[in-house]
Amino acid sequence: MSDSEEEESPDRQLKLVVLGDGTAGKTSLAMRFAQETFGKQYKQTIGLDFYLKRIILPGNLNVTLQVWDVGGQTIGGKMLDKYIYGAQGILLVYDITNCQSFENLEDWYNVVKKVTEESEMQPLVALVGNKIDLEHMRTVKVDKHQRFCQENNFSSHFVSAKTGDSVFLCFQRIAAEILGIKLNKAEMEQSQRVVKADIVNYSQEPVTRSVNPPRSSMCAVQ
Ligand SMILES: Nc1nc2c(ncn2[C@@H]2O[C@H](COP(=O)(O)OP(=O)(O)OP(=O)(O)O)[C@@H](O)[C@H]2O)c(=O)[nH]1
Repeated sequence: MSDSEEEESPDRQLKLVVLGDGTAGKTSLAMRFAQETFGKQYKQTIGLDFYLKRIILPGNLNVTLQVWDVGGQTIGGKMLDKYIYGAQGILLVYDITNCQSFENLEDWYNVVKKVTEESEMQPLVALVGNKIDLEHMRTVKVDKHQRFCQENNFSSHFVSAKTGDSVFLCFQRIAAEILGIKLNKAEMEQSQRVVKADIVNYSQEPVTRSVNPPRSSMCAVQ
């Protein structure tokens, strides 16, 4: 076999478009995935931003993901159809603590359907509930999320762009699904970022009442 025959096959490229309301966390999700960073400060995306990240799927398949981070304000705008056009994957992102951001995905999805109804290749659509680090503030029930997925044949994901929880796994699963590659349990577990838990130990001894007693012991999950 000649050297040229042994060369790696060129990367597969996938266009993934991230849609959803402003502040749902689309930019944070894309940045966490592509750059492993997170900024607490909100900076509205005007129009569109791009991120590129190369991942390796089972079978040594190199895949470059082009992540199109679309500003939440583009809904109803002229450019949105063009951004969506040609996408192999659509991420519909909402904030699990914000019902409206979930309800409004219906509108985002209608635009996707309108743009893709004529095309031969239908994109894979993933429903992504973001901000699971704020589980205690959840207002969108998991049932509702699952029902929306089942009704529309979406792939289902819960992530936290803040902690990174399940972010890589989300993109990896989407890419694998688009390319028809099955990930086994071990591969999925490996890409699920370990979430560190800091156990804060309060004294086990009987607490004598103080002026400001601690209200509860705490297990903080970062
Ligand atoms: N607690 C928490 N906050 C998050 C998370 N993801 C994003 N945020 C915060 O939510 C706010 C909005 O995040 P962005 O990523 O800018 O939201 P966006 O969807 O890109 O917003 P637009 O640019 O307006 O479309 C920022 O203050 C982020 O720090 C998350 O997983 N957990």
